[in-house]
Amino acid sequence: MFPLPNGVAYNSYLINDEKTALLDTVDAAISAEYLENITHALNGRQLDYLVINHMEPDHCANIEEILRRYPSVKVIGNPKTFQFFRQYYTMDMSDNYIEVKEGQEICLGSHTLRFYMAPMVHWPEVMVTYETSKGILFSADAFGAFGAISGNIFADELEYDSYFLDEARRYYTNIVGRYGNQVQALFKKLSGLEINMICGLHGHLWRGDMIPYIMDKYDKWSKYLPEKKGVVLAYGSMYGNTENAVNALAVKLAQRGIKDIRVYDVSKTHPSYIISDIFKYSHVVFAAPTYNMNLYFPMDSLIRELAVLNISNRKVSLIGNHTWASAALKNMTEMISNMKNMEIVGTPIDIKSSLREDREGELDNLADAIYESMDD
Ligand SMILES: Cc1cc2nc3c(=O)[nH]c(=O)nc-3n(C[C@H](O)[C@H](O)[C@H](O)COP(=O)(O)O)c2cc1C
Repeated sequence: MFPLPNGVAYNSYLINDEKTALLDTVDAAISAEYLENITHALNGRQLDYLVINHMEPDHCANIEEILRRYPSVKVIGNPKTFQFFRQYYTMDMSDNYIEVKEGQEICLGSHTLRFYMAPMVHWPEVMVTYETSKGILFSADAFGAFGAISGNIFADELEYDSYFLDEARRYYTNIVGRYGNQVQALFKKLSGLEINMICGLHGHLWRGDMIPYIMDKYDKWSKYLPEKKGVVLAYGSMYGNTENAVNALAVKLAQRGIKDIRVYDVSKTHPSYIISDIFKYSHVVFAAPTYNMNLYFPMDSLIRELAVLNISNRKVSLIGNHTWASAALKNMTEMISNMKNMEIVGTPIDIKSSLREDREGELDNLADAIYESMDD
């Protein structure tokens, strides 16, 4: 689904108390190592509980094998968890189920697990588990990130901001992005809890100062508010004329003193990266040609996906291109106007094949309008 140049981590947690509890499992790609790790960590003990916070296959591929190895294990989930289990897998584990409700607790000895439902963060069956003695939140896919873990497991042990944050944002915006309201609802539900550590199912673990750090990012992302001022210019181009106009505009923006300008060719860069940067920055320019009386399809697809992810509150400028009958600009304008609180900045430009010198003033005007709107 997504390019993973830095890999991805699948996290699963074992609590070794009077009772033993495993929280979620991992993807089929790493079953062998995972099962070896479980055997090692249990050191001959039985597994008493398996908590399924999230029934997505990348966390559930080993449930059946865990049941074969530990047939008396009690599997904790909610009615939807077990419904999805039956949809994906064939083993009958009805004798192992413990169905939990909101706020229900299970005591392991010195640790107690409390369950909170987190529907649509980002699947319907999702719940999170709060360990009450230490204040640890097992947050399912919330607070996850792309990027494998290289030794350090805590986000405070590395340069998170400069290296990992982009991949955390790309993960959130593309996977959870649509469900900002549900993320906010979960935050509200958990607001009274003392949370000392957050353990998600992908990427680094959060503790100390890194908890307010990532909560602040999540708050912005889930409210669809930009983190920074800056302009993403996303273009499609077959012969390079739209590309030329976008490059000229990028230089004009830089000449006006705008910082953080990001130019993307929608046919070359995977949309997940462009989407992530559009969530990050305040402004976006979409530029694309007309293609068989439609919007050039890679751009059409990008804007549709952004709409599905509920992107809102951005300042948008538009450039179309056509040779005999224009459709791209009209389609982009319609799509953007159907999104929430998207302000069109400057006068859209519809290039006729290539931007002639006598129309350069329009590009200057657009650059001025974008520059002026940066202060709003
Ligand atoms: C397959 C194809 C379909 C096209 N369809 C249209 C069209 O329906 N209407 C139009 O005005 N131009 C159409 N064009 C022309 C492009 O929109 C035009 O060449 C534009 O200037 C390309 O911009 P670019 O140089 O950035 O690729 C089409 C071009 C191609 C290759």
